Amino acid sequence: MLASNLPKSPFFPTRYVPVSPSFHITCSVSQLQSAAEAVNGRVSERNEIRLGLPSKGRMAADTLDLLKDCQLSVKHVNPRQYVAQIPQLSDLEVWFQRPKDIVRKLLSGDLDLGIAGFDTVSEYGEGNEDLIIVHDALDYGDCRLSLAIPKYGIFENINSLTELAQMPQWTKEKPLRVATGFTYLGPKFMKDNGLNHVSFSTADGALEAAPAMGIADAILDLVSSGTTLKENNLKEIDGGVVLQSQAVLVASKKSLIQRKSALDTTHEILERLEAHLRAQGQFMVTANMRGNSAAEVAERVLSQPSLSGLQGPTISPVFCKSGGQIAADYYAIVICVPKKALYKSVQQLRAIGGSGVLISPLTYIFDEETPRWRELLTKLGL
Ligand SMILES: Nc1ncnc2c1ncn2[C@@H]1O[C@H](COP(=O)(O)OP(=O)(O)OP(=O)(O)O)[C@@H](O)[C@H]1O
Ligand SMILES: O=P(O)(O)OC[C@H]1O[C@H](OP(=O)(O)OP(=O)(O)O)[C@H](O)[C@@H]1O
Ligand SMILES: [Mg+2]
Repeated sequence: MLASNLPKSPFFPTRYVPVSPSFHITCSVSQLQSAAEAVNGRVSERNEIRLGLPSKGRMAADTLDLLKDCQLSVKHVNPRQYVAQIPQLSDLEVWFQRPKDIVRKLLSGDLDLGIAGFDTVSEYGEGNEDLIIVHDALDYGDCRLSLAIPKYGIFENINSLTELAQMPQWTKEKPLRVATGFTYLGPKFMKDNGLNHVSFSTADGALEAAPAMGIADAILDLVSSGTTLKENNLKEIDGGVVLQSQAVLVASKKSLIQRKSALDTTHEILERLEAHLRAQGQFMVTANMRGNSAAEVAERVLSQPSLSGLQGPTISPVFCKSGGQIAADYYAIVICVPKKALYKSVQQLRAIGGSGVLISPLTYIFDEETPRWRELLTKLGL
C-alpha cells in the first residue's frame, strides 16, 4: 500500500513538504536547544540510541528482512536474547520487544526509535504528541482495523455504519455490544461517528467467535485477507474502517530533539529505507535503438507515455567500427520503469524501434534528499 492511500490519521496527518536540494542535514546546536525547550521533560541519561524491533509475531521476521535489504543486518545470535547490534550503526542498540511495548517504551523514554504496525502505534500511542512517524509505509504488515457484524439475523440487510447506527435496537439500556482488543481506538471511533449507545468487551484473540457465542453484536479487529471474517459468517460494512495499517518507523520526538546522535542515526536509517523501498517498485530497462542523433532518439522515446524514466531517459551513443570508420548508428537507452508498467514499456520501446531490451532489478535509489526527512524536521520544529 502506498502512503498516499492511508487515511489521514487524527494523530499523524500525512503531509509532504517539497524538498529543498540545498538543505543540510546538520542542525545547529541552538536550533536543537530551542526545539528541546519546546518539549516537556528530559530524556534519560544514556549515550546509546535504542531501536525497538518486534520480538515475535507476524512483524518480527519481515522487520529483520527489511533491515537486511537495507544493508542493516541485525546481529542476533539467539532468539531469546533481547538485545542486539547493527554493525553499520555503531551507537545503536536494538532491543526486541512486543510491538505494543515498543510504543509504550517510546513514550516512557526507554526507546528512541521503533518499528511496529501503525495500528499498534495509534492504539497504544493514544494520540500522544511525543510519538512521531518517521516512515509511514514500510510496505509489509498490511491490514485494516475494521468493524464487522454478522451476515445473518437482524444484521442481514445492514451494510453501512449509518444503517447500523440507525437500528432501533440500540438504546442506553441495551447498547450495541462490540468486542475488541482496541480499547482506545474503538470507543473513539464510535464516538466520532455518532454511535452513542455502545458498550465494549475485550479479549486477546479469536474475537470473531464473539457474535456467534452471543457475547457481542459486532467486533472491531484487524483484517487482512478477510478469511477469518468469512469463516465466521461476519461482514465488514461501508464506513466501518477505522484505519489502514502497515509497518511504520516511529520515534520519540523528545529523543530526536534532545539527542543529536538519535537524529543522525534516524537520518541514516531513513535514507537506507527510502532507497531500498523506492527501488523495490522499479526495474532498470536498457535497449538499443537506431537513430541519427541522441536528441532524435530522445524525442521518439519521450513520445511514449511509459518511457519517461525517473528524470527522463539516459541516451548514449553506441560506437561501431564499419569500413574503417567509427560511427554511432545506434543509441543505448536506460530508463527506470515501475514494475507495474514493465510490459507496457517493453511494448512501447519495441513500437519505436527498440531492440535488445535488457531488464534488471534495481537495488537502491538514493535521491538528493528524501521528502520524509524534510517533513520530519518540520515536525520537530528544526
Ligand atoms: N491479519 C492480521 N492480523 C493481525 N495483525 C496483522 C495482520 N496483518 C498484519 N498485522 C500486523 O501485525 C501486528 C500483529 O503482530 P503480532 O501478532 O506480533 O501482535 P499481537 O498478536 O497483537 O501481539 P501479542 O501476541 O503480543 O498480543 C498487528 O499489529 C498488525 O500491525
Ligand atoms: O483477515 P485475515 O487474513 O483472516 O486475518 C485477520 C485475523 O488475523 C488476526 O488474528 P491472529 O491470527 O493474530 O489470531 P488471534 O486473533 O488469535 O490473535 C486478527 O486478529 C484476525 O483475527
Ligand atoms: Mg496475534
